[in-house]
Amino acid sequence: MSSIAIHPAVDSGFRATDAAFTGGTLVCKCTSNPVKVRIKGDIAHNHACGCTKCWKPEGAVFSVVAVAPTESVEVLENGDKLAVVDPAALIQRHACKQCGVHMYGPVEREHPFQGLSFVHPERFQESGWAKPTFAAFVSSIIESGFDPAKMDAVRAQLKASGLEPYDCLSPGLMDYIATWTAKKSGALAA
Ligand SMILES: N[C@@H](CCC(=O)N[C@@H](CSCO)C(=O)NCC(=O)O)C(=O)O
Ligand SMILES: [Zn+2]
Ligand SMILES: [Zn+2]
Repeated sequence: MSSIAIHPAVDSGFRATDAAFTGGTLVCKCTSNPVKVRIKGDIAHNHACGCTKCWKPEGAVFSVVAVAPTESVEVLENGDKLAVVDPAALIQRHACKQCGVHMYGPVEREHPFQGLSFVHPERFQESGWAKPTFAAFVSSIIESGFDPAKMDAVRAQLKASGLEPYDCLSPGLMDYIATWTAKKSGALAA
């Protein structure tokens, strides 16, 4: 039983991941003139994120967010409704000014994630996208006002949903970032 509203896609159980999923169209919440963004190819590293910056649907404590190569992202319709939420942030989250949904967030500056865009797969009009596999920035939900006394319950519920909770990204992604940094500094051979 779910007592905490983690995220609708998590709490309702995941739709089966379709190995043949080859991308689709993200659509914002606007009932007229919605922003449409095409993603060519499947997403990767899908995860629940508790940080304050990722877009969450109404009532959800976590976002569900994944990456796709920026070169696979194409704004199809109503791109004039998009604005960057925080131009100083690493992730340039392009949100619909009318409904608030973040449609895509490219990483453009020099960084291990450069060339990737963060997207919210629940906005795909198609099903079959790769399901979330871990929960990131779990402690950060407190920054949005979540009761710190309920953190044990949140972590237990995430685990029960098959999402290992981490307070940054997953070990695999943190190792990837650290390897990139070590190669850049020369601590590891490039
Ligand atoms: N405690 C902060 C954490 C914000 C944060 O670092 N978020 C991560 C994960 S976003 C998707 O996984 C990040 O990489 N952010 C970069 C950016 O937002 O540009 C908080 O909760 O705000
Ligand atoms: Zn919208
Ligand atoms: Zn986040």
